[in-house]
Amino acid sequence: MTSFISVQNETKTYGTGANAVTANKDISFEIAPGELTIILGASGAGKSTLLNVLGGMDHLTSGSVNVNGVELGALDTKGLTTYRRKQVGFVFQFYNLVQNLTTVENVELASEIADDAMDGVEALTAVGLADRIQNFPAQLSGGEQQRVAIARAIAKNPDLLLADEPTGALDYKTGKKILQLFQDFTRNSGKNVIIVTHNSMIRPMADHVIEIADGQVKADTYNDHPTPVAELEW
Ligand SMILES: Nc1ncnc2c1ncn2[C@@H]1O[C@H](COP(=O)(O)OP(=O)(O)OP(=O)(O)O)[C@@H](O)[C@H]1O
Repeated sequence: MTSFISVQNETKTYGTGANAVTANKDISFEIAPGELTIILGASGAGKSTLLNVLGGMDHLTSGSVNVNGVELGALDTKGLTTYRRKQVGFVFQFYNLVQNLTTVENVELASEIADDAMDGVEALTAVGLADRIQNFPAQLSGGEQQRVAIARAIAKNPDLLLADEPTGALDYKTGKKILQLFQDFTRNSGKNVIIVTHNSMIRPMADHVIEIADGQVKADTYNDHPTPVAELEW
């Protein structure tokens, strides 16, 4: 099968000369269409760097990163912005919502710039927040704010959903519900989700687990029978 993402010898170096830090060194892997992928690694391993490169938030230094036929290394800053807007949804650890906009306005802010966007209310309904569309982020719990962030990401109807430690600021039960949303999204849409985490306990939920250590791929494995999040305990 053709890969959805193909990464070949991707290297990312920040800074130059004596201050240079190589956060990703010669990283290679393939991701199939419709996969739920977990990128696992300790703090400082280079996970966020890799996610930022995959999401077009940062330029790679060398190698090749191809996402759905788009060669990211060939794009200039403007090209990366277009790629990011049209193809990628992002969910971050600390939600990154606009505080003076309501939840539905936060979602519509993202969907306005996408071609094939979902309605804001529909996206919020999909994450269980139909009754909170007129609330402001500060009026919601952390888990609810993360749901808004997920609604914002899926409303763009992205080919690729990227999540960087999405449960890092949440308690166990709330975190589990958030992970359930990601698993449901991949299963229902057939689209790709990549979750970056240091929590190895959630690895059974993924189709594919890529372990990063010291900027390099340490292991690349598949779960033949991924565990439904509801059955997962950690
Ligand atoms: N903008 C930057 N400039 C210089 N060095 C950076 C920059 N961003 C990251 N680094 C360095 O690159 C390395 C990898 O960082 P990265 O954030 O990718 O790791 P991580 O695995 O996501 O860690 P964490 O889980 O703590 O966020 C670290 O040594 C970090 O200090």
